[in-house]
Amino acid sequence: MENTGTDTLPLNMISSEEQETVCIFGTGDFGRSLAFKMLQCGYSIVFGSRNPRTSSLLPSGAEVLSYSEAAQKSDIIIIAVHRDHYDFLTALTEVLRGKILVDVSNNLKINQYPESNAEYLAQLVPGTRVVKAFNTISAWALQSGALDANRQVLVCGNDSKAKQRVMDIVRSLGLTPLDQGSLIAASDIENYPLQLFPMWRFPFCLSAVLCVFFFVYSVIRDIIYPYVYDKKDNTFRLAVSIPNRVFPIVALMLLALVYLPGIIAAILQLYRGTKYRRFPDWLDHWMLCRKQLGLIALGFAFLHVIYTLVIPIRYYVRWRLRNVTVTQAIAKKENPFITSQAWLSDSYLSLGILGFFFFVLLGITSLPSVSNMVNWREFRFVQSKLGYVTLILCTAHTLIYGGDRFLKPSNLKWYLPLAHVLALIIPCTVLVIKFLLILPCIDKPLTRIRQGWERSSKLSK
Ligand SMILES: NC(=O)C1=CN([C@@H]2O[C@H](COP(=O)(O)OP(=O)(O)OC[C@H]3O[C@@H](n4cnc5c(N)ncnc54)[C@H](OP(=O)(O)O)[C@@H]3O)[C@@H](O)[C@H]2O)C=CC1
Ligand SMILES: [Cu+2]
Repeated sequence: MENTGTDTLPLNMISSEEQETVCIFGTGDFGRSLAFKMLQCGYSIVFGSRNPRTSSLLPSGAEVLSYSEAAQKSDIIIIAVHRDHYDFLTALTEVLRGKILVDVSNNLKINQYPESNAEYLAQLVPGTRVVKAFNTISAWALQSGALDANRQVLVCGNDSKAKQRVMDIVRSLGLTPLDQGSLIAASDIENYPLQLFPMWRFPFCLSAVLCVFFFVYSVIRDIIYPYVYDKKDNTFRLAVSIPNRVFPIVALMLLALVYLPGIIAAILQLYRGTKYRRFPDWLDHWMLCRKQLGLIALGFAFLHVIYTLVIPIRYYVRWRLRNVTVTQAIAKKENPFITSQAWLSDSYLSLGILGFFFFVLLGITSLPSVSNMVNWREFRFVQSKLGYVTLILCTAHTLIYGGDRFLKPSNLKWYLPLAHVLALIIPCTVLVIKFLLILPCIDKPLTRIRQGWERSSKLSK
C-alpha cells in the first residue's frame, strides 16, 4: 500500500498553504460535527464510510471514501464509530499500521465493559498508536459553537508524540487539551461524561433527608398536634413558619457536618498513632465533598435570612400585634419592658447576622477564582478558623433562640425543643471535641503524628 506524501511529515514541517489531512471513520452525528469544525479550522477531511457517497448532510469540501481508501490518506484517523462496531477495523490492520487512531467513543453506563474502549481498540488493531480524546465534547456543542460550558478535552495515550499531535489539533480547534497520561486513564475519561454531579450527590441526599425529617416533625408539632388537641387550624404555617424552622436547622447541621470528618480523622490518627494509613472509604468521600456540603448549607442559611426578613410583613404577625395591642388597651393593661428579654433577643439576632456574614465570607473564599489567589496556608486559615468562628456564632444563635423560646417553664413540654436539641447535638459535639483537640496535651502528639514523626522514629529504629 502506498501512502500519500504529507501524512508522514510532522505537523510543524507542513507549510502554511498545505492543509493537514485528517481522516474520520464514520459519517454519523459526531463524525460530521467534528469534520465541520475541523474544516472551519483549515484541515482537509477525508471520511471513511461503509457506503461512500456524498450526501447533503455531510459538510461540503469533505471527501468520502471507503474505510481502507480513506485510511491511506492520512496518518491520523478519528474513529467516530460506536465501540460495538469496531470489529471491521481488524480487517484494516495492515492499512492502519503505525497510524494514530483517535478513540472518541463513550459508553451508556459507567464501567460497562471490563476494559476501556480505547484499550480495547489498541488490542483490536495492534501496531497502531491509540489516543483517547474528544469524548467529553458533544456533537451538538461542536456544531453550534456553544463551547463556553466545557472546552476541556481530556487526552490520554501511550505514545507521547501521537498524543502531542492530537493535542495540537485540539488546540487549533479552540479547545483546551488536558493531558491525562497513559491509556490507563482512558476508563476514567470514558466514565467522566456519564457522571452526574458525583461530589454533590451525597450532600444533596443528606440535605433532602434532613429537610424531610424536620419538616415532618414540624408539621406534627405545629399543625397536627394543635389540631388534634385544640381543634386549631394552623395549616398556614406550612408556607413560612415551618420552612423557616427547617432551613436554619439543616444549615447548621450541614455546616457542622463539614467539620465533623476532620475531627473524626484527627481522632483516628491519634488512635492509630500514625498518619500513614488510609482512612476508610466513607471518610475519604466525606472529606472530599466538604465544600459541596458547605455550599448547600450556605444556600439554606440564605433562605433562612430571606424568610426571616419577611416576618414583619406577614398577615399573621401584623394581626397578632394589633390584636394584642387592642386587647391590652381594652383591659387597660401594660406590658412591662423586660431588659433581659431585650438582651436575649438582640444578642441572638446579632449572633445570627455575624454568623451569616462569616458564612458568606467562607463561601466566597471557596470560589476557585478567590482561592487561587491565596496560598495553601492562607486557605487553610480561612477555611478552618473562619469556619469554626461561623460554626460557633451560628450554634450560639440557635442555642439562645431555642433557649429563649422553649425553655420557659410554661413551654417546657418534651416534644417542643426536640428539633432544636437534635439540631444542636452535632455542632456542639464538633465544637467540644475541637476544643479538646487544641488543648496542648492532645495537640502536641497530634502535630507530631501529622508531621510524620512517628514514622521517621520507627524507620530509624
Ligand atoms: N454524538 C455525540 O455527541 C458524541 C459521540 N461520541 C462518540 O462518537 C462515536 C460516534 O457517535 P455518533 O456519531 O453519535 O453515532 P452515529 O450512530 O450517529 O454514527 C456512528 C457511525 O458509525 C459508522 N459505523 C461503522 N460501522 C457501523 C455499524 N456496523 N453499524 C452502524 N454504524 C457503523 C456509521 O458510519 P457510516 O455509515 O459512514 O459507515 C455511523 O454513521 C461514538 O463512539 C460516540 O460514543 C463522543 C462524544 C459525543
Ligand atoms: Cu436564625
